[in-house]
Amino acid sequence: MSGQRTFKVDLRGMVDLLSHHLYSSPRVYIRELLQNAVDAITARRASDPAAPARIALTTDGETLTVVDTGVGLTETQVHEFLATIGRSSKRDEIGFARHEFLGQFGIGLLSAFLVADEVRVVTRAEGCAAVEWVGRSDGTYRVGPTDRAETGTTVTLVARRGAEQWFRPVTVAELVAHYGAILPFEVTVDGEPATGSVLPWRIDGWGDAERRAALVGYAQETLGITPFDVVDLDVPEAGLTGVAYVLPVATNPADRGGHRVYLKRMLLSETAEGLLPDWAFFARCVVDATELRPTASREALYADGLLDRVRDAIGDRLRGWLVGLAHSAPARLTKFLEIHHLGVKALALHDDDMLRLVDEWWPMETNVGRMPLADFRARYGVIRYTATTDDFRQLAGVAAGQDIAVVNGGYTYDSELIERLPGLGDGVVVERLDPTDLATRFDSVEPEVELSLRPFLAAAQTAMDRLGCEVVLRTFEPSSVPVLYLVDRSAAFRAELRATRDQVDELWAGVLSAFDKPTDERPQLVLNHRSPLVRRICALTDPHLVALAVEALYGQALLLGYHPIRPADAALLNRSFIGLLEQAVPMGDTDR
Ligand SMILES: Nc1ncnc2c1ncn2[C@@H]1O[C@H](COP(=O)(O)OP(=O)(O)OP(=O)(O)O)[C@@H](O)[C@H]1O
Repeated sequence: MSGQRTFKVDLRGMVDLLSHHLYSSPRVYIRELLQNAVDAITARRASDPAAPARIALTTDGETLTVVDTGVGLTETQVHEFLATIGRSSKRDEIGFARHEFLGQFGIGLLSAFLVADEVRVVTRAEGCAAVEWVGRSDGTYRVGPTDRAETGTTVTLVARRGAEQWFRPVTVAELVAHYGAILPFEVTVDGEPATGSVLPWRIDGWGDAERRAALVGYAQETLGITPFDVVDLDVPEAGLTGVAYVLPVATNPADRGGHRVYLKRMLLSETAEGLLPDWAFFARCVVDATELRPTASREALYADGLLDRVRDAIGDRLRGWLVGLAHSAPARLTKFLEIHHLGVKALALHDDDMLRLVDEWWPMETNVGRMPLADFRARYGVIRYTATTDDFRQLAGVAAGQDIAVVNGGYTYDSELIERLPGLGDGVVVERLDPTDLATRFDSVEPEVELSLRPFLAAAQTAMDRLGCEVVLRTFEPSSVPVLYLVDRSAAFRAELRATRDQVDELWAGVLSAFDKPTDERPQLVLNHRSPLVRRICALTDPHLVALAVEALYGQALLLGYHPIRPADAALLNRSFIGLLEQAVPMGDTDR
């Protein structure tokens, strides 16, 4: 048995599909009804520009009627469009959505079945008889003659049990205002006007200050923010106009706040994605577009080539805004970076443009003052940097004394960004500095001086042995720094390892020991023989005094280098401090 057959559609199945999988909430039924009324008026006005353009919704909490002054439908059209799922009068002969209409899929009316079991449509096309169509959610419908004086359509729904909340007058008024506040036709809910709002960037004849105040006011109302700046948007290809608001507070670049998007003046979404490139996380847009397409649920933008081009165009606009700030208001750009630097830096890890922005504009901490890396390079050539803030603190003063400029790469993302700079291909050279690298820039003391100080050094080493630290004597600038405590990374790692091993059980202790290769890379206490204080200390002969002085220097070096103070260090600091006090304060009569 062969032959042409027609698909049957199980309407219940379709309604279930729509309600649970396409639309996020039954509330969209209002949007779909409103949209059909708007389209019908648009169609009528195309041939009769003077035709009335009114949409009136009324509700008593159980029944909702939507009356429009649109084109209406003939009986043949009722069968073709209302009673055929997926058939729409809003496509051209080839099946493309006609761009003057909001609808295009021929499924919107089905959303009425999310809240009602029966949809009644009374409609009359110009010069034709009125027709009544009653469709039911079980998939049946009937058509018959009826009365209607004017051209237009009336849609009536009675709330299904359990769906009454969507028919409450306040809810209906809210939903109509939400979706339709800026529609170009008069819409009323129970006699009250629901439209009439304007998009502030569309108003002509305002002075700059007045316009900006209106745009800022609009951001406060709709997004709840007072923007850092407002950037006008205009993408003719997509019939898109609007504004991008630069956020006044830091945001997480991964957190897509989304944009407020209108399509042909009907609200699509307050959280639409895809309108901006990832790097432009610092802006939220409000736009209206005539050519961008919605997805079938009409809750998101359809990802097509046009959306890609819009994204590029808005990206270019925001890039231009950033570049413009750099040239005309660098202080504003710095302020912008103060707010959004973490996000900008996070993106700069992957985006060369953002990296250049950071390079040129973000003032980094250095031991010669805060400055952008580009300036630093221009002055000092190589970018020497430390990987951590602790390293930087240890090094900053001493490096400056030796005319080495160092950048603190310890803040979030900074050292990764510095390491990425040579990849930009501008001949940038970077070099990571370790505190121990400095030791190679220290000079040894004269051999005869070293020889004469052997007893002192031996006494000093004895005092430091129990702290696992090696004492060395060098000369370096600046002479105002008497002592440095230098830990290289592997030594620091092993110290941590040992501390952990002492706290865990035997099995883990064994595992950890495998990493602890014995080498003599103990931290160093470097005494600066160029410091007058150290020279005087070197002249001490009493081993007790030597120990006290060296311990005090050790404590000071720990504090200056922001090293962690272990309990043993704290005890030693205490002891040396009291010991030195005792030396400093002469014994009084009471002690005798
Ligand atoms: N108020 C109305 N006045 C005149 N015609 C209407 C009205 N409501 C619906 N129609 C007709 O019924 C058809 C189907 O409507 P439906 O809302 O299901 O789909 P659509 O609006 O064409 O597309 P979409 O699924 O994108 O909303 C429309 O194409 C239109 O021809």
